[in-house]
Amino acid sequence: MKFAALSTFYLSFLQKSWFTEILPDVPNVDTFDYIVVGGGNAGLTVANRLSENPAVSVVVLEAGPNVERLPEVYIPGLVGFGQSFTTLNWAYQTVPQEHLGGRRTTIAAGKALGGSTVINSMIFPRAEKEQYNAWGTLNNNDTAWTWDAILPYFKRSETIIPPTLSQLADGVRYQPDAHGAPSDATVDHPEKEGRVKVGFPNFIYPQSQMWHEASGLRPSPDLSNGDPQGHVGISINSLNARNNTRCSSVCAYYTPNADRPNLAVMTNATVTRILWDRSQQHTAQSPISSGEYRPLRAAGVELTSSDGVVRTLWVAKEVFLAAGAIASPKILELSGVGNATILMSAGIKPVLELSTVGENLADHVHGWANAFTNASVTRDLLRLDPVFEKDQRDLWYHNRTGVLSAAPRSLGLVAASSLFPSSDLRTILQAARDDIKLYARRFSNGNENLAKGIELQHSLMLDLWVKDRAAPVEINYEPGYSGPTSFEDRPRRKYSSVNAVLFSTLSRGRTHISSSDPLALPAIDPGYYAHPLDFATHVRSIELGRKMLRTAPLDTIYEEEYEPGPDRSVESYAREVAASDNHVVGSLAMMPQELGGVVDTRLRVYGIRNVRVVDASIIPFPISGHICSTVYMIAEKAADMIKEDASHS
Ligand SMILES: Cc1cc2nc3c(=O)[nH]c(=O)nc-3n(C[C@H](O)[C@H](O)[C@H](O)COP(=O)(O)OP(=O)(O)OC[C@H]3O[C@@H](n4cnc5c(N)ncnc54)[C@H](O)[C@@H]3O)c2cc1C
Repeated sequence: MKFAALSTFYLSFLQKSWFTEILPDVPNVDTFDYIVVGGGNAGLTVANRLSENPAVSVVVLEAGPNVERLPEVYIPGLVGFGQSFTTLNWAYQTVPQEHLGGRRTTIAAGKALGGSTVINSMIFPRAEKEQYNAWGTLNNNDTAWTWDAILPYFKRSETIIPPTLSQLADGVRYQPDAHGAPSDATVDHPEKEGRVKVGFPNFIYPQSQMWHEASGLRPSPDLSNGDPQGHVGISINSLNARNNTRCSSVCAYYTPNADRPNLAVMTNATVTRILWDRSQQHTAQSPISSGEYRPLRAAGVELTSSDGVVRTLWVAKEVFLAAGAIASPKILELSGVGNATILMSAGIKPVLELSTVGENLADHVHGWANAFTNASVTRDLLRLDPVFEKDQRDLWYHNRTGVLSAAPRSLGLVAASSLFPSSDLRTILQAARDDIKLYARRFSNGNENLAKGIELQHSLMLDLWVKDRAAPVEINYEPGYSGPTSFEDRPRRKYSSVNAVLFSTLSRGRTHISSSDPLALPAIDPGYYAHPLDFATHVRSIELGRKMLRTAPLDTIYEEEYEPGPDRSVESYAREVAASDNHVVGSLAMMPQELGGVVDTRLRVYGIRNVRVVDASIIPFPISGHICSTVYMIAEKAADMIKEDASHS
């Protein structure tokens, strides 16, 4: 019955909403200079920057619909409500996970124009600068991929709306020099240039402040400054603080420039494969090796619309894969690029042998500790109390304040030295070093080059562990229930929760097609907890979160632990509940080919002349941060490289 109130709430919004597609269908044109596959975080960014040049034509092909006008998309406090985790979610299923007791888990990813940026939690910090520097080290010390080289692209992708005096009084901190240009309210349309509006929520729960103290971490001057480890703070959000609405990649990079005549966006258009220049085709018996001269050339793409109509679009210059870290490798495999054995067993004719497509996949891992609380306001009340829900809705509409004005997270980045006693840490790290080859081989699926690549990744990460710069874990506080139990199955009470997110995963897995049906989901094996350091670290972080809930001053609102629960070992609980943090990376890694990479440092797929990958797939290993801002940075940098290369050709 209590749900009914929320449904009424949605309906009242939805009646004002508009569901019909407003985006122009592609006109009677079937050749474009650039084709962007996937209109998400990366895809709309690249499309915007390339279409700044009126002389080139750009089309974005997006499998999902345009949903910018759904309240659960634009109202910050409705993160996770409504259709976010149903129709707007690919909800990829993993294969049974050996180290999670054979459980399958779900990996969420946005299925809509804007991709994951329309359903994500809008947390927008950056990782440790040393980790970005390691991307360069991994790529023959390429100085184009270091913190200093990428910082201008982080800045270019955002317009900050600086905190107000009342936000500062509530504990918000920011360093102006870490950010892009501040939004200038005196300019008519500053958003015209295409940037993510970033800012802070209008409502900070009092218990978040208490948690900052309980965490024992230092207040962060700014969680985007490349030095978040050991700090705690209220995260900057991908949020237009002027009107307190989510700023997805649609808001940032499409809507402001939707009137460009050279930019077309097709929604409900699923790309099924890349079509190759016929003169370059090879036989199934002898797919060319990517090391050979005469690279493949993409001629266009095939797509299916939601009513089943198949259509072909041709490309004059380049195709960009921006379908996310699971769908981008899938499209390459459906197009005959990948491990020939895997392709043939799925019924796909190999065209180019590039055997690490879909390998090296990694994810952040989510876990929880939560307790019943006597705090007067928690997010749970939106579902438990219809009067509260109505009051909050009115508040949001009247002055953009209240619980609905905030996606409620504040973050703390925990150092390894705070998780383990120093002697234990030395032993654990020594064991990881001793076994470095063993695990690199195990995770490489028999590919010798990739084994070398994973070994180097692990070595770089373990160096950071030894220097105590790995930022292996994020602990973030949620003023409400966060955990593995559904609303229907848990006590109807108020909660205080700590999310424990394993950032520094050494485990690697893979995603591959198992059928030639382009609409079938791939077989995804993230290999959660396959490396013992991952498991040990995650267990310690859940224990730490659990302890924080009982630490002063948070102890004053603590009533009783709900999960893991007093009679449950954290080890077994972790295996029972650990879940994806929906930050999949690495499946088309930017690494040298002799280390098992799929794209070079200009993001070109090895052995293909005109296909680049511009999304989260290229991130070579998991970083100590939520990845959305990093994906914008990659796409901004990719657009610059594409323009530069075009000017030379
Ligand atoms: C629930 C959730 C919460 C998250 N919270 C945060 C957060 O708070 N902060 C943060 O930094 N990160 C967060 N993330 C992660 C982050 O949003 C994503 O990792 C990132 O946006 C991925 O960007 P991308 O461009 O690689 O892919 P996406 O943004 O997912 O874009 C891929 C697009 O391609 C489309 N597509 C897929 N297949 C096809 C096809 N065959 N043809 C055409 N189109 C196709 C998809 O529909 C999608 O629109 C979250 C993710 C999720 C799912």
